[in-house]
Amino acid sequence: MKLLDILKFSEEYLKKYSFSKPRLESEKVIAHVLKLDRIGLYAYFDMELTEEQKNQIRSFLRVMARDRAEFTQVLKSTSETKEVSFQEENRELLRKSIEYLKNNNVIDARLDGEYIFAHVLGVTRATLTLNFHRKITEEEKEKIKKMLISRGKNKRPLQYILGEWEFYGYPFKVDERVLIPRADTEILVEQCKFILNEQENPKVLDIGTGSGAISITLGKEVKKAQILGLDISEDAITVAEENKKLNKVENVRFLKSDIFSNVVDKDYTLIVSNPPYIPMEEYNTLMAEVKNHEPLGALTDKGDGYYFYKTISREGKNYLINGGFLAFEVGYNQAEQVSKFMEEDGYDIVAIVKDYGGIDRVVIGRKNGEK
Ligand SMILES: C[S@@+](CC[C@H](N)C(=O)[O-])C[C@H]1O[C@@H](n2cnc3c(N)ncnc32)[C@H](O)[C@@H]1O
Repeated sequence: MKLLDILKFSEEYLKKYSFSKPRLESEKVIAHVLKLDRIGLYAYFDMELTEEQKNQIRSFLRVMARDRAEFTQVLKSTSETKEVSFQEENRELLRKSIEYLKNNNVIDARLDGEYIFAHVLGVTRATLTLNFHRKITEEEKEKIKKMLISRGKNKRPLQYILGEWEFYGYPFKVDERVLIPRADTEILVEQCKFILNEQENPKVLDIGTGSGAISITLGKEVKKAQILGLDISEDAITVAEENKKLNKVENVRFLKSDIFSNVVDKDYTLIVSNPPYIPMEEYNTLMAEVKNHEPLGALTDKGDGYYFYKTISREGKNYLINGGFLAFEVGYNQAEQVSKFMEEDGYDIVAIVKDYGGIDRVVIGRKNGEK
């Protein structure tokens, strides 16, 4: 059956049901099914239609006749019905995915599941379910599945799976080459900001910069500061440079250096560091997510956890101006010992700041210039 025959048939059919514009309505139906422009339909009058196309046209006509409704109304209500069924299908898919993560002992299964869906669908987590009105394509389902397995079975941290994570409201690319920036470290940054805002042209040295989280955030937040972030890991420097570009920050540079080995200037206003501080014996007890995926050299000093504090405190004096500051993030039980080392080295302890869990997390000393 050719298109013209179908058109005639359809017109007659709608006439029988007293449609006022049967020809126009028929053209709309056919143009929609064949994905053609209605005005140009005549150019396809000789076209043979497939069985499926004919069936689709018939079913539209039947519904229009049954409901005495014009084509556009019918189309609207069928797509609304579809939206409802996509909503249900997608919610069910999300529910099963969360269940899968739970069964694989993922602690924040719901959060992680939602982040994975949002990432693949290209929306924010907050608006995820608002975007469930459309079909999730097979390709997207495949991506979601791979990410779920990576999270559930391989215990890869969510942040590495997504490839990007927020720190202090800024985006940071992260993967296995660098430590995932933690919320606790935002407290360290906050304290450094207070100090730097009071200084005229502050110079900052960030030791063990990793993804560049501390350096870049301070660079964004304190425009008058000049910041040098260093790391012993070439890979970390590469990631930090990428993050510098991502955040379009000008007042930050990065340098490969083993603590102070390549640092030239001796007039820093502030030295800040979140060094590897987990003692080796504790390292072995860490969760699989951390131990098997985050860089060992970013987590532990392979000793008692104090190597970097002692070294940076002792040598740091030579790189600070008189009255300059040394700010450390410390492990849950290290604040007292770190303060002691710093006092012995000639710093006055000016603040010990707690994290959101009430644990002493940041120690800040000021070089007193007498030792
Ligand atoms: C705990 S991570 C901190 C990363 C980042 N600053 C943050 O807070 O998210 C410690 C960093 O110190 C670096 N590091 C380890 N040993 C170092 C050394 N001898 N000299 C300089 N950096 C070092 C590691 O590569 C790692 O990037």
